[in-house]
Amino acid sequence: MNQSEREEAKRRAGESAAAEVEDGTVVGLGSGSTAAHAIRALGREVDGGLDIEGIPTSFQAREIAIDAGIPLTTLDETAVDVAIDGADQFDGADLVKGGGGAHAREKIVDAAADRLLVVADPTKEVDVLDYPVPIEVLPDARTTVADAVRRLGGQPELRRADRKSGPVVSDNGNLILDCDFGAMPDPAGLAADLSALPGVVEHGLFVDFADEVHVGTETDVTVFEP
Ligand SMILES: O=C[C@H](O)[C@H](O)[C@H](O)COP(=O)(O)O
Repeated sequence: MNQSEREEAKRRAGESAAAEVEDGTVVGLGSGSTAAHAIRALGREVDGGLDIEGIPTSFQAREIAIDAGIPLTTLDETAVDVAIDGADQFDGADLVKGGGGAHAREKIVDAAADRLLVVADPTKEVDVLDYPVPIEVLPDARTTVADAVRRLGGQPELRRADRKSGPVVSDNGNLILDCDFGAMPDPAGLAADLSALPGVVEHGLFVDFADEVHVGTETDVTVFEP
């Protein structure tokens, strides 16, 4: 799948999930390039009269939603009916997220939603998850968490910025360790171990999160419930 075919697949996946959003609902707005297609599609529906409110999961999602004309709200004001979000990898209902560093807020919103619709291109689907797990850490905990990740069999790497000297700083002011565990046959066990580490704000393993997965191709979309 080349780059333009992949982009087309993402667009189809995003638009397919957006088409499921019903009038009068509150929608969690995911982050990343695939979720962005869903947000823009929802914006077009709002232009056409769809009455929804969105809860963005990142600075990026908020910017796109404002540009698309979607009215915004917060978790302090209302519950979430459905969230639409991308993934870096999925094996069915389990996801690895956080390639864009947005997984902490994504997990809060996605977990709060009645239903999570995952949108992805086919390159993200695997039998066993093996994508490096992003872990957002409080800055003071980056060394102790990295040591603990090594003890758990992972290789941590501090995420560095492209156009700034030093590390990527998350939307929440924290650092991100990309942790390569190789194949992860027991994502639930690893997720519990990572969540227990002092200083971990959130990790990118979303175990049993997806209610529905929309996988786009260059020509079509497959929708399944894991
Ligand atoms: O932090 C980023 C999010 O978890 C994204 O949803 C994930 O990285 C997938 O992004 P994309 O659709 O751009 O591949």
